[in-house]
Amino acid sequence: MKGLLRKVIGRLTGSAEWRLLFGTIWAADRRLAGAWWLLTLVRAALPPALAVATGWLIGLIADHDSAARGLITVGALFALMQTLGPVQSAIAANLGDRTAALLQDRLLVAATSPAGIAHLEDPELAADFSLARDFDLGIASPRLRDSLPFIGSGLAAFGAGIASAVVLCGFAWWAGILLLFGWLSPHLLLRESYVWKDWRSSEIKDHQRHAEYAYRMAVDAPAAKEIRLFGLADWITDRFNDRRRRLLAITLEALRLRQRSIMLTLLVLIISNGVVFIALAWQATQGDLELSRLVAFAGTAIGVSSLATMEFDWWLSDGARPVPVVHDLLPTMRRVGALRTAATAGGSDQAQSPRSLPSREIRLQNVSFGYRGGPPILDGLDLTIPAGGSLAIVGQNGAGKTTLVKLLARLYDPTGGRITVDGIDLRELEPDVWRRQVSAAFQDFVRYQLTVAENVAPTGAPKDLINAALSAAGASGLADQQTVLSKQYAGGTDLSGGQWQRIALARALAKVAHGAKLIILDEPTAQLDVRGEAEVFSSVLRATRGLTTILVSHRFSTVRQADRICVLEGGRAVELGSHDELMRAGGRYRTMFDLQASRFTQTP
Ligand SMILES: Nc1ncnc2c1ncn2[C@@H]1O[C@H](COP(=O)(O)OP(=O)(O)OP(=O)(O)O)[C@@H](O)[C@H]1O
Repeated sequence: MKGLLRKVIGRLTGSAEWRLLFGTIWAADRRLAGAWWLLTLVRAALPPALAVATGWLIGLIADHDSAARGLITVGALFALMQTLGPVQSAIAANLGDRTAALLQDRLLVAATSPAGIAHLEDPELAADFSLARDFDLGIASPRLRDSLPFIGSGLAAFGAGIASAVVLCGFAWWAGILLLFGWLSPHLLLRESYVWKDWRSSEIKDHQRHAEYAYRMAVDAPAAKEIRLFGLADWITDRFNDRRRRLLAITLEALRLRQRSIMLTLLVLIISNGVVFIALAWQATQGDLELSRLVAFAGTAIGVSSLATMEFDWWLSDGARPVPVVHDLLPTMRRVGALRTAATAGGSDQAQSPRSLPSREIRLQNVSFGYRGGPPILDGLDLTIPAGGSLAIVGQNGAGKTTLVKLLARLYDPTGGRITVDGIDLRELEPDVWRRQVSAAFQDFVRYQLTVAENVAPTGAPKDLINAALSAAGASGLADQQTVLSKQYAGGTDLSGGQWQRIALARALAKVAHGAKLIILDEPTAQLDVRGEAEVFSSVLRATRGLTTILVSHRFSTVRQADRICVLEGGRAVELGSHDELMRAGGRYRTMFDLQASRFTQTP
């Protein structure tokens, strides 16, 4: 019995509804949550109080007493009932906004706090994440600013039903209890038609995610060109509608009113109410119940019916949905995105020292890596990168070059082998300590809708430093430092692909000026014109002289400028040497180089 009770309490306190009402809204704003609950309780007490006061007023009139006191009391209670509702709704909407902001804030923490990025590339978590993001948009369920006012009114009505049943016990204890259970029965018997249990199933998440993706493609600017050119407007609208229709169909089927449940509910209500009202009428006709008490008890007997506000179940269960999704995402994302840090790896003090790294070398020893237990992308890779020089990594599409970059930036840890920097295992370095030493221009760099200056140094830097970085990247004349790089802002401008790439390079160089010692350039000149490519890469090499530079590129005119070149194939370094050495060796590098060079020398 104790075990069962503990289980019931555990399920209740672990439910989304409980966590919303007794946890999240309090964490969002204690004062507003307190006021909201207080008003809920007062509103719950008003209907039975009005029934009793009405009985009292009628008693006064029947006894030919002055009805003034009774009228004032009834009027005051009625006025309170009319005014407290809107007041509570206003508070609830405000509280709903704050609660949504708190959940969004937690979502941001869940996304940004893990040191790695595996949690953002995990398909399972992506589905939950898109479900969680949707809530505040009101796509998957009502926004909290809409649902909390209804939840407040529903709770007040529910409380009023219980209070009325308690007052009715003054007539007969069994009458209060009978009507209490009678009017609670719809919550049990019709629950399946109001509360959707399977909203977190993988099928729902899948439809939801596809609908959201189609919606974003249709309304966001990046896909606009292709949608028009390839005539995808109908295709994308159909995809969105199809997924939404299927979601709707599943919801309607899940929440269909069942005939048997309705009949059963009606039967319970007719019997319980019939018995109580017949008993009231019987006692009144026998003269055992004076008029004032008859009116009060009849009023409260009717009042118990407010227990059956079924919309309340719907609003509460739907409104509370974001709470467990967001809260469950926090620990899961933290776990999936975590990297072993010095504390767990038992790292030395030396590992945390802010001295410049690397000063001797970066060494990859038998490094293996696969995404989420999938096939190995890197497989027993051995590579030594001497500090202070440049290394280019070449290889076919999908060879694992960007994956190697991710491991070097410690966005993932190897699944086998180790990477050391000056003899220290990268896993023993705090990710932040290592990342302060690393700068990068990624293949899929970010185009911040911010000013030029903020694009180069998002957290701020002296104007001269920004100018120097822009100049080294050949981006000086693109726009004024304070111009916003987006057409969606007044006075803003947009850039071409190559111009954006120069801005991303400038960002990487600005971090170098801030003290980074390793610079990783993943396809840094892929979008530059031929003259720009030669100029920019020479200029970047000048700006990073003495630092360790790792370059990933398919352009051999850029690659050949590196001190050493590594050919990646089958997850390993199959060739390593300078351009001249590799050309002499006549292996993979030479084949690739010659193939690219021949395209420029061949006459048609
Ligand atoms: N986040 C990820 N999750 C699962 N697999 C991934 C992920 N990122 C890359 N891969 C897979 O890893 C392999 C190597 O990808 P990677 O981007 O490292 O290749 P690459 O050599 O940089 O290719 P490219 O020259 O086309 O840029 C590919 O087969 C790719 O599908």
